[in-house]
Amino acid sequence: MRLEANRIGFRYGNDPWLLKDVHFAIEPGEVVGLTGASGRGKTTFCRILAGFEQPLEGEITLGGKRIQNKGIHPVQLVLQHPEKAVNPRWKMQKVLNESGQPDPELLTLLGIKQSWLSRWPNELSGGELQRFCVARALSSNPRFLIADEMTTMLDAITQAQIWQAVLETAEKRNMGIIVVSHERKLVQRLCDRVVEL
Ligand SMILES: Nc1ncnc2c1ncn2[C@@H]1O[C@H](COP(=O)(O)OP(=O)(O)OP(=O)(O)O)[C@@H](O)[C@H]1O
Repeated sequence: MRLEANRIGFRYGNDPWLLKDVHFAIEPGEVVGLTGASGRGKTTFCRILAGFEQPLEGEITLGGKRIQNKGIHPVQLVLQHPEKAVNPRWKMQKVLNESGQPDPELLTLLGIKQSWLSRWPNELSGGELQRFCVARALSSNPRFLIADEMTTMLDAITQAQIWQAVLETAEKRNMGIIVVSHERKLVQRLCDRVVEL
């Protein structure tokens, strides 16, 4: 089912329009890069696609139907800073279970060690924590995953491992991926096509 943004308009409060008449579409299984200068509104647009923000104009549709904002969203967003995305008062096992029972194969693919499950978020490195955020996002079996600077803060090895796991999972499930990154080489390597916002 195609994910589509039709004539999206958005602004914060009385600020000038940040997004106006934005059209975007992605098919299942596609990997699409989303670029644009800093402050252009990429993260805001991703938040709209994932249902965290309502557009002031236009609509987001999945398979031609407006996405219902209840239950687990079919578009999952993973951001740059995993420490902001987990509840610091929950141990990792609980963080993981937030979106359903994770597949043990997926945890292995992401290099998540069993011993990490009984730790608190502040007892893990940024890279370890980000693996959990990716696992949590993928555990809900989304149709589309948005990676907004998902591996920007991580070392090359962790970055490669996470991307390999995500791409392998996407291929198996025919899941689409939107890649937001300032790293031109990464975008070129991963994406079927690139869209400028
Ligand atoms: N909650 C908010 N309230 C008001 N303004 C905001 C809010 N969030 C973002 N903005 C503003 O909206 C604009 C777009 O921000 P956004 O993070 O969407 O851009 P971006 O393209 O992702 O930028 P970058 O590449 O630097 O991450 C910026 O000028 C930002 O200051």
